[in-house]
Amino acid sequence: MGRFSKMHGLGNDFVVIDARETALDMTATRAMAIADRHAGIGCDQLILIGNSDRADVSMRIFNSDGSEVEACGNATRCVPLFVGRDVLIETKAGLLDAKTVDGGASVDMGEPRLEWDAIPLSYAMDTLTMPVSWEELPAPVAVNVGNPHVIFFVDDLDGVNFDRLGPLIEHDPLFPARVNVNFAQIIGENHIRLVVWERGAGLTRACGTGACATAVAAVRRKLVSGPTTVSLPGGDLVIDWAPGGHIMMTGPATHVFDGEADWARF
Ligand SMILES: N[C@H](CCC[C@H](N)C(=O)O)C(=O)O
Repeated sequence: MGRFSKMHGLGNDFVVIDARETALDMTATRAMAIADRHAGIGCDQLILIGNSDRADVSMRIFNSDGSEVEACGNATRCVPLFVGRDVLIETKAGLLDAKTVDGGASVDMGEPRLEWDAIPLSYAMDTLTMPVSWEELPAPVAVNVGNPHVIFFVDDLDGVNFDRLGPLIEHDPLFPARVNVNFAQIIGENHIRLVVWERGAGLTRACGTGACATAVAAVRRKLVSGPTTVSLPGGDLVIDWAPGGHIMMTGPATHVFDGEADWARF
């Protein structure tokens, strides 16, 4: 039997497993089975906390479709709560510094990458105003914050068909590693409303890296300046980034319950 914690960041939910003591052979198939909300435990992402010789802990991230990915902002905020202290975390996207704040955490998410081949895109283009469109959506922005994001700024989020456009764009060959699809509306000074169709997980209640990428895109487009509140369906994050600097993400982290499971059954 193995222990796990059920946690979430603004409703983006996780099964978190402490793999520092028990070596667990995680495969895409096993991750999908654990994440399954009907035949498994159920989560948007499966998180493995392991040992690291470069940081306090390592973190591996698996989407509910089984794909292993580089970054997950909401899960990163849960790590200090899970470990019980501020931590330096080694991820596929680099070393992330996560510090506990009241009710959650503040994380240095590093510098965004803005060049077409760092997103990545299949061919060279301007990433600030991409010369591409999907149906009625306006020209987007592309940003990599450890994982790939495309951001559409629209006048009315309520008029967007996320379930149709999300997967269409996620799987477009322009994005060789697929992409997280962000639909954003400026709703006030330094205030963005955001809905995210996540790569490998679909619509989620919140996406931390999506909020980071969208705030970076909004600063680059001069739509906001300074610390920005990003309101997702599950709640608010505050993202602070200026060109040439690191992205600081601050927001809630929640521990729901602990459980036990026989991992051999998955
Ligand atoms: N779906 C993302 C990983 C989870 C990101 C999201 N849950 C967050 O809080 O950043 C990807 O495939 O890159």
